Amino acid sequence: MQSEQKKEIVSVRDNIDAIDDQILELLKKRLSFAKEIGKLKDSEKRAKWDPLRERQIYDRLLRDNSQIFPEDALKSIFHEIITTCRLSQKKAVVAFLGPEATFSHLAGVEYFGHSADYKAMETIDDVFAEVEKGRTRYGIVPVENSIEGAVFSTLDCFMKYKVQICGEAQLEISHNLVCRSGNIEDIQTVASHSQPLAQCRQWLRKHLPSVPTLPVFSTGAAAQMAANNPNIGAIASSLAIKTYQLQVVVQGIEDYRGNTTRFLVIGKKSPSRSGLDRTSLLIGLMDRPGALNEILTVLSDEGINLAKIESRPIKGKRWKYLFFLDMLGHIEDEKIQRGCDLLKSLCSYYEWLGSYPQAESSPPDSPADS
Ligand SMILES: O=C(O)C(=O)C[C@]1(C(=O)O)C=C[C@@H](O)C=C1
Repeated sequence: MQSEQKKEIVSVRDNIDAIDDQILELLKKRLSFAKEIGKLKDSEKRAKWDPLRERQIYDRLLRDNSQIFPEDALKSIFHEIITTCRLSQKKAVVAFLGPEATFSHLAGVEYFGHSADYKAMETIDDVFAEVEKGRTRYGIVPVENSIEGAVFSTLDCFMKYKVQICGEAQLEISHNLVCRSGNIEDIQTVASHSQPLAQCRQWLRKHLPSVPTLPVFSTGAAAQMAANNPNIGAIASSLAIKTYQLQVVVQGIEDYRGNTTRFLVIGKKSPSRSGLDRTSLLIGLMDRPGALNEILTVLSDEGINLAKIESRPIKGKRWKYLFFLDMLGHIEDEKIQRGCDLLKSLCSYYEWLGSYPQAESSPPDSPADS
């Protein structure tokens, strides 16, 4: 009986092998077609990245799948295939806040897949400078967290460097307390980036009330410190555990579940319209009563959905601010174009930071112990 079953498994595995061979042959064919399109686009001087076409591919596949193959898996398989095909047309290097295994690195790999090259930078400023100078094609930077709000150093860099936003990615963040031994008793200091320290504030107060915290440049840097010093604990990503050979002390120490960070992909040129896009502006208000109201009225009159507004002080100009505005739609959409033209005439400063495909949204945050 057992050997009958064994035979059956062998024959079903033969079927799987035959399918895998077909998938591989088809992947090779797909790659060569993508390269052919790349050459055609070169001759027409067209951008390689076509977000609208990519979205149409996902929509069609998800529709035809009729929920038989798990949807998230299907999306990530095709994401890896499409990014690999796209990168075969033009290679991309992506700068991120390093060292290796930071959440920015993780977000970069999720966005660009495994075929891109990644370059670790020391600070967010360095990521912007690298892209502005054209030394790397893209950069990925955290811009806001669903619990802690804006990442000010990123917003301030938009005021300093000439780059465009090319995309956004959302990463659900789960924090791990890690150290060399895996024993909480060995931890005399907890190091991490200031944002994760803030996102785990209540947990740290409850479980390690007398242990000081040490803010450092990145979660990767904290993990590196923990790897070098047995008395340092780090709050870091699951990728950092593997990269720096650390032990998990406690998993999931964030104060809120669903804790999500939004990242922006920066480059030199925003992509064309995907049909589901976001447009970001940086504006300064005229010094007159009702200036902000005028802006909001334009958006409301044009039926533009304002997704986010955030102000930042202008360095060296006391009590003067610039505003970051995110709207739903692409600058190629008539409504957005018209709205932007009107805003330009009403603002003391106006800069289009880019239009780019919207990331999929995730479920809302909830307290960790609910
Ligand atoms: O259809 C194209 O324009 C392609 O270049 C091919 C392809 C793909 O792999 O499907 C790759 C890159 C583009 O962003 C869109 C789609």
